[in-house]
Amino acid sequence: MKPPFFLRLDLRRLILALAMISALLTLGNSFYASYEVQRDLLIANTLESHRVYAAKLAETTNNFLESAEHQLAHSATLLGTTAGDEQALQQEARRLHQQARNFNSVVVVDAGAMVMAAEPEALQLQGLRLGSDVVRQSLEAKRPLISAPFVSVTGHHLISMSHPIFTAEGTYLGFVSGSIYLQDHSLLSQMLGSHYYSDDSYLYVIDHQGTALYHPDEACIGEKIMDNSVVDAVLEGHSGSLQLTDADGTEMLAGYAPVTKAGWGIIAQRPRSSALAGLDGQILDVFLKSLPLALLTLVFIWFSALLISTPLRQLAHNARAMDQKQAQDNIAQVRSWYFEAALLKRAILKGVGLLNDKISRLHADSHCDPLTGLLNRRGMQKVLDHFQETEQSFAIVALDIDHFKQVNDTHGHDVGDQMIKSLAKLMQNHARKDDALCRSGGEEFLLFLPGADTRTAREVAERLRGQTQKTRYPEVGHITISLGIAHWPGSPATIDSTLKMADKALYLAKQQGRNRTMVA
Ligand SMILES: Nc1nc2c(ncn2[C@@H]2O[C@H](COP(=O)(O)OP(=O)(O)OP(=O)(O)O)[C@@H](O)[C@H]2O)c(=O)[nH]1
Repeated sequence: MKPPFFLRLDLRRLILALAMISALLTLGNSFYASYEVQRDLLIANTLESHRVYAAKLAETTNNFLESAEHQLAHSATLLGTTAGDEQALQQEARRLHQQARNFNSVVVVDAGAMVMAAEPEALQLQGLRLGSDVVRQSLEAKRPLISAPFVSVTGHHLISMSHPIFTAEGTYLGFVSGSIYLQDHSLLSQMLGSHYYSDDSYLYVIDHQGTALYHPDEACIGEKIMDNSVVDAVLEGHSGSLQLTDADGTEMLAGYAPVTKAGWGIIAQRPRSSALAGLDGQILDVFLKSLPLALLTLVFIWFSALLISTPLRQLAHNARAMDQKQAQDNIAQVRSWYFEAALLKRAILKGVGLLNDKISRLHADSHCDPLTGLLNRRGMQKVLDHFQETEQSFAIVALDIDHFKQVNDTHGHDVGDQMIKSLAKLMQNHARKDDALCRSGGEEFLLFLPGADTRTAREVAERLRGQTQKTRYPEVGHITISLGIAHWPGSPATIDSTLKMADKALYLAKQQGRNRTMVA
């Protein structure tokens, strides 16, 4: 079964398919490479910006803690000089609380864990003896401390910073401490919470044990963050950036930096999927922008394929019909504009030329008598058909060598052949251009004289007869011929009958003594 038209493989489709596949592969590859480069760039940019942001915030937090510590140290020095003066203690606590609003509350605790002064007073802590771990640690340490996060009696997540109070003589009196809320209402939480990204980026802060001090999800504050490579890295004191999968299985791009003052770590991060969200749109944009040129390229490829394949297709098409008359002209008209097509065209033209020569020769051979080169019976029939079709009138002269048998018998068949050839030559010399000469049998000939009447035919016949009689043939000497004449159209009407009439006239000439011309 023949394949459907659109599936047939021809040169144009092959070139088209090849070029289209190459073009599409190149285009696809460009898109893929561009996607990869853009993605890597986005990831690298996100990682770097988050690293810078974490480092900046770690520095700011350090400065904040340092400043808070200085304030506490200054207060502790003042409080060391006012031991026992409850009013002075309360005043200093108020001043410290209101000075820079770094602390949500301030307490002054004596060496026995008794609250000597507290601000705001509404907390009503004055006179209470505190027993929490944080208080115990501060009393035992007798040095500046930043606590781990804890939940206060008022239910707030907070950290506290404390500084020991000594007299001028170096007697330990207790400590002054400021608390900082982690969830809200504190300078620290404001500082950490108001970050500049408007996308899905967020940050969280962990203490030296990996417990969240600050987190946008408040439920996480105070919780330990486990199985997290960024937390491990920042707690080792490193800063930098990395890609990680968090405990929820979300891929993250994170920047991190340690807060050296407190042993904390700040981590700024963004989900990878959110960072790459715009990428598909960008690639689509690239695709749409490159579409017009791509379409133009495809049209150009299609046109080129057509241009390249057309000469070959035309040559192949015409070569299939080489035996047809106009094939040579058609092939000659093919515009073979490139080398191989031109070469092929020349070769085909040469082939067609040779074929035509051969056909002409075969054609001529099949219509000619090999001995004399005159028409044979088949050639004669063609001439007569033509006369019939064109209604061309003509005269027939039938001619036969007299006593030819004797020539053969006396001098041999070859001499007889030579004589036949010589007579044919003589006939050709006497014939006009349009006359048709035919060897109709052994030593019998027919002359067709188009447009000639009986009288003219008779003159021609007589001239031939006279010339033959005059001619001396080698070995044989002189010979004579007898001739019969008929005319078409005449009576009878058909050409066949007219031929018979000419034969009959020839027969009469033989009967009446030969070497003569008889008209039917
Ligand atoms: N050499 C030669 N002889 C041929 C050829 N074709 C026919 N012949 C001979 O021509 C002779 C014709 O003889 P006939 O038809 O009997 O007549 P004729 O001897 O010519 O006598 P008339 O025609 O009656 O004058 C025969 O002997 C044939 O063998 C040929 O091609 N070559």
